[in-house]
Amino acid sequence: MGLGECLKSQVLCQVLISYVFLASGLLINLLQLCTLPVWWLNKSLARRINCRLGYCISSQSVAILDWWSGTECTLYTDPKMYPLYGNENGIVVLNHQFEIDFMCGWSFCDRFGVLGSAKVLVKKELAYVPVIGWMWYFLEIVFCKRKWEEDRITVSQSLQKLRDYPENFWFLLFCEGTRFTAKKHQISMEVAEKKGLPKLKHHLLPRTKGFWVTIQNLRGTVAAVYDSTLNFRNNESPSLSGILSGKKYHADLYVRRIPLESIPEGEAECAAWLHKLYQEKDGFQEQYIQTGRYPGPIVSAPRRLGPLINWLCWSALVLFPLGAFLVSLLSSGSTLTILASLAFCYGASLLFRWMIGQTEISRSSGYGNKVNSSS
Ligand SMILES: CC/C=C\C/C=C\C/C=C\C/C=C\C/C=C\C/C=C\CCC(=O)SCCNC(=O)CCNC(=O)[C@H](O)C(C)(C)COP(=O)(O)OP(=O)(O)OC[C@H]1O[C@@H](n2cnc3c(N)ncnc32)[C@H](O)[C@@H]1OP(=O)(O)O
Ligand SMILES: CCCCCCCCCCCCCCCCCC(=O)OC[C@@H](O)COP(=O)(O)O
Repeated sequence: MGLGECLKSQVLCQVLISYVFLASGLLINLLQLCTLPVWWLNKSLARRINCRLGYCISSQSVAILDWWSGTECTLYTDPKMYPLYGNENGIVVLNHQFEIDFMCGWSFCDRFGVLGSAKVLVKKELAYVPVIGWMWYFLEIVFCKRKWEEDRITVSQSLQKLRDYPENFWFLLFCEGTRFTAKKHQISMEVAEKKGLPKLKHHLLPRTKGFWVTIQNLRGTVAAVYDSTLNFRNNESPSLSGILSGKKYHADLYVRRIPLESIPEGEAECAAWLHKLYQEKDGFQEQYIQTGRYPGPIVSAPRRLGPLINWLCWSALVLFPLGAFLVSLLSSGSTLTILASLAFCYGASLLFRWMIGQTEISRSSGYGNKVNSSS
């Protein structure tokens, strides 16, 4: 192990990274709250400001992935489509089986200049996660309860609001609705069998309603669906804890651009189209496992310096007061203040640990564990 790797694996480094993320994130959440009056005066300006503030948070996770852990993200796609990425609105359909897939997604958003405005259909539970969940509220992220009777109205309403969004955005949909586990796979293949659909080897059966409602509401606003398949080399199962301790992974993403006009309008036809798409995705996944490659050529989409600079600036901003506080704490010699500070640090580390837990598949929800869909 080299000096760099040894340093990155030290607990102190991870404590400092967590501190920077939490302290700067909460400060940015507060700034987002301050933009509320701007919404009434100039909605477009408020949205643009929130895109920048959101970037300040999500790009920290990109910095950790791209620059701290040095994880490489390779893009396979049609080079003729490349100039369109980031210059139009897109719906991204992604497989959902890795703990850090959201970080890789954000990294690609950054590479194409749409990180601040990135959107996702996300489970409501994540709205309560400090920093990221609270940031999402101001970015007009679409939340769902994974209960169609309730979601059909709220999801449509939230999607309608995106129709006049002032910046290009990508809207991410994990149509499988939950992360892949062997048990969820087995149950969903029983559902596939009952529906007379071909079995999938590497995906859960997609939930079609969210996709249909998204297409229906964003038609005319979004130009294309970006069918995306993510995998990691050497059969690795990457984790956020691994990234934080500086472990390098290699992600491969295959993207096909499908014009929105080619997707059928009716609900049943749209659902059938999505099932067919997942059968194709299963084929790409199988090819990747067999050959270590996807069908398309590799195009260069290098990591950018922006996230690193942003991260260093926020680190300087919040580490300096921490240093000053520690010096004054030690020189005060007050046992009570020292104990109170230690208790506060312990609480903050528990909070960060809980946040990391949200990304762990072993703590995944029970959604999809039985045929009738309840979280
Ligand atoms: C160039 C580069 C390109 C790309 C770069 C890549 C990415 C970058 C892009 C953007 C990044 C942005 C942000 C990333 C940041 C963070 C994201 C982090 C993670 C959060 C993600 C989540 O929270 S995932 C969970 C929430 N999302 C979803 O659930 C979406 C999918 N779900 C749906 O669409 C659902 O339909 C629903 C949620 C709208 C409603 O849920 P409900 O459960 O009520 O679903 P259904 O009504 O569909 O379910 C009933 C039907 O399903 C059948 N059924 C029953 N049991 C099962 C089963 N076990 N498996 C499968 N199917 C089942 C049942 O028979 C019903 O069938 P019908 O025929 O009646 O439909
Ligand atoms: C500078 C330091 C940066 C470190 C980055 C730290 C981020 C730590 C906090 C992460 C908080 C959670 C944010 C989003 C997590 C996305 C998790 C996810 O993928 O959700 C799963 C759902 O899709 C489906 O849920 P399940 O039904 O599988 O259950």
